[in-house]
Amino acid sequence: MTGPLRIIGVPMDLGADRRGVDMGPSAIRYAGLGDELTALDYDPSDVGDLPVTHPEVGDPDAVEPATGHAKYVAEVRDVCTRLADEVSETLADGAFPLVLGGDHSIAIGSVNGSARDADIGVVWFDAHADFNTPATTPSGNVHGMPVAAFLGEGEFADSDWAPAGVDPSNVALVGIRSVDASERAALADSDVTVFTMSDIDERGITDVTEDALDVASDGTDGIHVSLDLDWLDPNEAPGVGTPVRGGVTYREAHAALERTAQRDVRSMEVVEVNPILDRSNRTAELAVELAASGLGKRII
Ligand SMILES: NC(=[NH2+])NCCC[C@H](N)C(=O)O
Ligand SMILES: [Mn+2]
Ligand SMILES: [Mn+2]
Repeated sequence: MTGPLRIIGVPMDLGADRRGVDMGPSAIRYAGLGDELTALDYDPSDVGDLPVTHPEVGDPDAVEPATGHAKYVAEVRDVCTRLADEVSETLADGAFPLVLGGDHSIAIGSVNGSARDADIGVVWFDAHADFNTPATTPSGNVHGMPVAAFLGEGEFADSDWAPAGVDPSNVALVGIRSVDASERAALADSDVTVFTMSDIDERGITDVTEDALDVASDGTDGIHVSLDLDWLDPNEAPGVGTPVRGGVTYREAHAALERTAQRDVRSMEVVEVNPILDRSNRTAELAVELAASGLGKRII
């Protein structure tokens, strides 16, 4: 890769229960993202943060708390529509879009933008499947729904949230260890490929990652990489709102992203860094390191 790269911040926390993840983009920037990318021979420019409404600021009636069982879904939709435009313009300008979250609901925007003029695959590094819909969600939080949304599952079927350029058979979830009963059933009915933590235990991170990358590459024009920091073990990444024990290690995460960088990666996002829950910005620093590995950084 290398070349022009655009950093797009999305200070979104309306999709998550734990406020504070809106500060993720700042924390990742302070952790030295720009310098790291420059050292890798990218030419990064930072477009700043997309505006996101907060219930505490201005007119509370301007923010719709919930539609049915999905909290703040109207606001999430608005932000994701603007993010999709930003990502697709970045690609059209010949630059690489690197999106900083924010909670994982923003992936609906990144994927829609990346898939606007191309067929893409998606590799989803996460503890969670994020495959709920407004009807099945146990929490009402839209960050538990983005994969279902961009694949047009359930109530998302009639929405414009599912771009034609993403086929479920090109979507691979990696490192999954927290799946709701409703998600388990829906995944079994779908063509999404799931690699759980058990697969990583048995086969090792390199083989599993290669398989996931094959799934996402097969017949597509490129891969969107979505990295939820709760993919890692909470000992390594404490600054996340929905930690789950038994995640990948520091070295497994780097190994996976180093493999990823050898493929045709078209767009990337790092999400769910919550500085309020973090310890001295450690999770944001990890996000920078892993983004660098995913963008081609090597030990030697
Ligand atoms: N992106 C995330 N951290 N998602 C967590 C989702 C947790 C749970 N499955 C839910 O739907 O509420
Ligand atoms: Mn997630
Ligand atoms: Mn997660």
